[in-house]
Amino acid sequence: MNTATSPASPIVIATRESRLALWQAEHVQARLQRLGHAVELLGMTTKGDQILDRSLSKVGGKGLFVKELEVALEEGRAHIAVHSLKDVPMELPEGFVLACVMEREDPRDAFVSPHYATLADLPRGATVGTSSLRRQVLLQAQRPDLKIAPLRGNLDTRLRKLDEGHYDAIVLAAAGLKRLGLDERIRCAFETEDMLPAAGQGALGIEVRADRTDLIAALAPLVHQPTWLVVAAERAVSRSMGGSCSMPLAAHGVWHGDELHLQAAWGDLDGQLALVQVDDHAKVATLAEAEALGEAVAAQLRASGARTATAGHS
Ligand SMILES: NCc1[nH]cc(CCC(=O)O)c1CC(=O)O
Repeated sequence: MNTATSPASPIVIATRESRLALWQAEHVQARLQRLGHAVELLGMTTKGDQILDRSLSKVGGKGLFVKELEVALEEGRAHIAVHSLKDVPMELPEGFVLACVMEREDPRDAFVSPHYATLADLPRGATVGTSSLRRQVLLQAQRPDLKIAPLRGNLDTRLRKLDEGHYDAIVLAAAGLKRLGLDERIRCAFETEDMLPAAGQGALGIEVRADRTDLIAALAPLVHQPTWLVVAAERAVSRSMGGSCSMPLAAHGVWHGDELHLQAAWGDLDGQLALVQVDDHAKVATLAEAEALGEAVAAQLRASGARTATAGHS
């Protein structure tokens, strides 16, 4: 017996309380309200929000941002969780599904600096802030002279640390900055060939309990199928590589007509920098075809020397 979509019993969105998470939850709230649903937000702090002093890759990874939200869904205190897809583990826990992938915002990385307009303008040995191993390896491939320094915290915190002078530049997802109206902080967006984005970057996903078919139906109008197919392919690369954020891995797809072109990059930061880049394309119309393309690209990465998470890093 489901009453979640009746006005008496609103759809409750579980959300982290960072400005970006709230923007994203409110965005979904507004879309659902326009469809006639009553929608409320339930804010909560996750482990990932609490741990700000260590690199995420050292404290257990992306799942840290979503677990508390899943507990709220499990207990019925909330009904849906809105996620930056980039932060969602490749395998959802038993009993949860991705009900919806929405239209993608700009998937690129952004170069943010008070003094320099582009990466090329940075003086030799300049300090760039990022805690993403993917960004680190792609930055060092272009500019081995740069010093990469850890940078954690929500978007406002990261921008503040830049403004306080701890870094010459930082690299952030363009999507987050644009959503918060911080476009003017973007000095330039990296070409995807130079800084291949992370799987799912810029896309929002909505998670529900698998048994809530009523909610899955309610969310169907928010689905953007071309985005869903692209991110399914990108996420299949990560899954096939044993994807965790302790691995410097990029995967990015674009449509050329009904063909999906998928690029992936894998880097090794142990010892000498190694960077492997591959691409493939296929006609894709279903999630299964998208995932098959992702798996083919992952196989090419491995054939070119990339190591999977289990076989590789100590
Ligand atoms: N890792 C945190 C995170 N998760 C999603 C975004 C940006 C928005 C998005 O990719 O949808 C960010 C910030 C960043 O990487 O700069």
